[in-house]
Amino acid sequence: MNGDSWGQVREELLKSIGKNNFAAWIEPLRLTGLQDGIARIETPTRFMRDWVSRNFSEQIRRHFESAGERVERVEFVVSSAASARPAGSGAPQPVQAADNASDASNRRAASDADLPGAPLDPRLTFETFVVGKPNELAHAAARRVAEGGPVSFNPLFLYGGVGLGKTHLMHAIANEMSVRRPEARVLYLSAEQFMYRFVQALRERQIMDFKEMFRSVDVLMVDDVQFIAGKDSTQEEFFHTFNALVDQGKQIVISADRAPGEIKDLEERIKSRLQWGLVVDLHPTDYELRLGILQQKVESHRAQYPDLSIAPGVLEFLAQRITTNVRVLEGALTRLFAFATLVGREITLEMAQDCLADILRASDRKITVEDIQRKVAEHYGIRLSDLVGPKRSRTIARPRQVAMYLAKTLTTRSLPDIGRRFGGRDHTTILHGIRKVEELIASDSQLAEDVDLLRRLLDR
Ligand SMILES: Nc1ncnc2c1ncn2[C@@H]1O[C@H](COP(=O)(O)OP(=O)(O)OP(=O)(O)O)[C@@H](O)[C@H]1O
Repeated sequence: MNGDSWGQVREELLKSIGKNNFAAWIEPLRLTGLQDGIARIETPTRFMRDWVSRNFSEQIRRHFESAGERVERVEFVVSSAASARPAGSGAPQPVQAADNASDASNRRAASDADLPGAPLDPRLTFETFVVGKPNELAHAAARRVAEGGPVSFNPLFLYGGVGLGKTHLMHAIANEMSVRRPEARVLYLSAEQFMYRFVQALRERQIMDFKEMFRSVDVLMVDDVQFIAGKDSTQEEFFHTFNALVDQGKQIVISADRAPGEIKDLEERIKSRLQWGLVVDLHPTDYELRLGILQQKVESHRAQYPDLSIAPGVLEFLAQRITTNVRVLEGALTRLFAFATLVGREITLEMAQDCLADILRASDRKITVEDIQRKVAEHYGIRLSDLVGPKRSRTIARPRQVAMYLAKTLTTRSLPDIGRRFGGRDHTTILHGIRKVEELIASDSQLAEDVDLLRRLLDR
């Protein structure tokens, strides 16, 4: 089996379908065999198998061929580790790939034609950026820079973990500027592209043109600057470009995955230059921000999926459970939209759990049923022994149902398993309790608030 060709196939797919679709569909796949003209690929769920084989099979085959492998057929099998439950019901209908691929190259926004920057994605604007506590400072600083005026933070240095919105904010600045100051020469590119241009200029003996071009911009934005660490001549050139622009009072915006001082193999003088201006970080998202992002994404996809209907509690569930990064969250939603078009009816919590089983497993947060019971009992002022005991009075039965609901939505325990932890109740009793709470969340705002509060308390 040739791992390299699979690596190449993945790279090509990443380029052609964009980071988000890649994370949603390709990242979870595993190549398990490449023999006799057949590529065998494992998918984590049945739903994924159906979707990927319908939408990506031919592309995968072609990329294998380009990578020098003879592949006549791509076979998809569900990983044996995956749950045996069928994903949703009803015969899958042929569907179009949900195209919210960030194939930015097709969406080139107005940017100076003679500048060798990366294309801007017009969807990445301030309007589509959801602001919450973890990113409010970065957002405010980015806005200030985009509004222009006296260059007050130079450079603006944005840093944070994977998929927390650095690239989004940079595109937003560039998009906003192209509206406010259409005459300004804004150059956005990744540090990798900077290096590539530089090496090319050296090779073609056009280094003067290179310098001139980079020094002629009004705003320079370099994404993922950590990439130039350890690349000596590129660092050197970057340093000179940086100084020349700052001297001319031109704005610079830089992003990286960590703070300047923490980038290994970056020259000291560059580290210190990068800290001249304003250094702000994007913190990991919190529950509110994740929920806000999900709600915004659902709204913005209404036109594309007019019949989309998502049961109350599903988005809250995703916001609670998928805490890794926004890209994974978006990937989950992309898959859910695709799923909705397949099943053609409201997406319930159970369907979401099936369809996203692999993502949920990967970001499993270790809240236990016992933690939930304790918090719920405390919140309602009842005894833990009563919560799991046989009493049926309303003041106890309702909190018990809330605890059942939270146990189902915050852990990966099965219904029989939850039943055992609630004093040996039958799984149908648990299911009934969950359904009841789902109903009440939609009709009883006090109870909805209680559930929300409990979620947050347990999220800590
Ligand atoms: N606050 C937010 N509001 C709306 N969308 C967001 C927000 N934060 C991130 N996203 C979305 O999440 C995805 C990942 O964000 P982005 O590409 O900006 O991450 P990044 O920090 O640059 O990560 P990386 O270092 O992996 O490139 C994008 O599709 C982006 O639009």
